Amino acid sequence: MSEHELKALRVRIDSLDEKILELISDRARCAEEVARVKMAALAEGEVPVFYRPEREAQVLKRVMERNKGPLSNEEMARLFREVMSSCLALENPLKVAYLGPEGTFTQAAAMKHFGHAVISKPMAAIDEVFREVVAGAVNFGVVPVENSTEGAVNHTLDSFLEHDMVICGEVELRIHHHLLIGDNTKTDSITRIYSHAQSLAQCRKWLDAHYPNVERIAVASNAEAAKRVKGEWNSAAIAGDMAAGLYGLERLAEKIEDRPDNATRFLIIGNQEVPPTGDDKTSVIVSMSNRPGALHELLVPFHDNGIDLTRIETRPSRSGKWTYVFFIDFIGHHRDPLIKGVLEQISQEAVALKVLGSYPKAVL
Ligand SMILES: C=C(O[C@@H]1C=C(C(=O)O)C=C[C@H]1O)C(=O)O
Repeated sequence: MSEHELKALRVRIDSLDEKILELISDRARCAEEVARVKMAALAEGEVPVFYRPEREAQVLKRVMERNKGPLSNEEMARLFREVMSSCLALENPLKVAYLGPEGTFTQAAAMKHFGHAVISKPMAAIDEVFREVVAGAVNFGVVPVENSTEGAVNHTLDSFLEHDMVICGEVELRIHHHLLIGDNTKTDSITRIYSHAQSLAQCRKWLDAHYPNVERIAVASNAEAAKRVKGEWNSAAIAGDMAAGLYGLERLAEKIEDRPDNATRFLIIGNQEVPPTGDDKTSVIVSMSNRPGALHELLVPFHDNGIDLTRIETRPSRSGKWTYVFFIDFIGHHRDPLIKGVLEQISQEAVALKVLGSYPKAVL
C-alpha cells in the first residue's frame, strides 16, 4: 500500500471519529435528559431508579440484531456496553461489590455486565458480597454460581438461604486458566502450584499429566495465588489473564483447563425487581416435605406447561438433618401468566416457595 493511500484512509478515519464523538456526546446528553425526566416523575419520598437492566438488555440485543459486520456481534455489543456504562455513570455511577480481590474472574464478570464506568468494591468472601448489598453499601453484588466443569458454587446457594436478595441478572464468562510464573521463578524447580480449589479442579487432568508430583495448594482466590508467586522462586500459580496482568506474571503454559468450553455463570444480586423483557429466566427456591414422590410433584407443573428448566440443584436445608431445598432455574418471568399459574400450583404442594428473581437472559 502506498503512503498516499494510507494517508487518505487516515483522513477518513479522523473524520469518522469526529462524527462518532459527536454522536456519543448526543447520546450521553439524552441519558442526562432521561435522568431529569426520571427525577421529575418521582412521587414524594420515592427513590429514583436510574439503572434499568431490562432496557440495557434490549439495547444490546438490538445492536446485535442490526450489526452487519465486519465486527462480530459480541465485539459490537461490548463497545455499546461501555458506552451505556459511561452514559449511566453520568446519571448516577453504580456501586458494585464482587468476590475479590482485584483480578478475580468475578471482577471480569462484573465488568462484562456493567462496563467499566462503575465504582467497584472487592470483598473477601461471597457472604460479604451479600451483606454489602443487604446493608445498602452498594447497589449490586456479583457472585459466581456455577461452573460448567465443576458444578455448583455452594457458598452462593447457601447465602440465598440466609439473605433476602433479588437476582437482577446473570453473566456467563469463558474461563481460561494459565500456568503463571514470576521473574524469579526457576521453571525446572517448581515444587508447588497455588490456585483456588475450583481452578485446581478445572485443570486436574493437565496437572496430572504435566506436574504429577508437584504440591497443589488451594488458596482463597486465583488473584491471591498470583500474588504469592511474586515472592517465591519455586512456585507457580494457575490464574486467568486479569490476575496475570495485575501481578506482572508470565504464562508458562496457556489455556490449561481440561475442558475447552470451560465457563462460569455469575449472578447479579440487588434489591430491585426487574420487569419482563420477553427473554427472561427465573430462579426459585422450593422446599418440599420429605415424602415419596415430592420431587415428582414439584416437576409435574413445569412439564405440563412446557416450561424449560435450565437447572436444578439440591442443597441441605437449614431446618433439619436430611431435609433438602431445591434451587430451580427456568425460562420465563414470574409475572408471565403461565409462570404465575405454575408457581401457584407448586406453592400448594410445597412447604415453602421463594422467587429469588426474574432477570434478562445473559446477552453477551
Ligand atoms: C438512559 C437510561 O438509563 C440508563 C442508561 C441506559 C443507556 O445508556 O442506554 C439504559 C438504561 C439505564 O440503565 C434509560 O433508562 O433509558
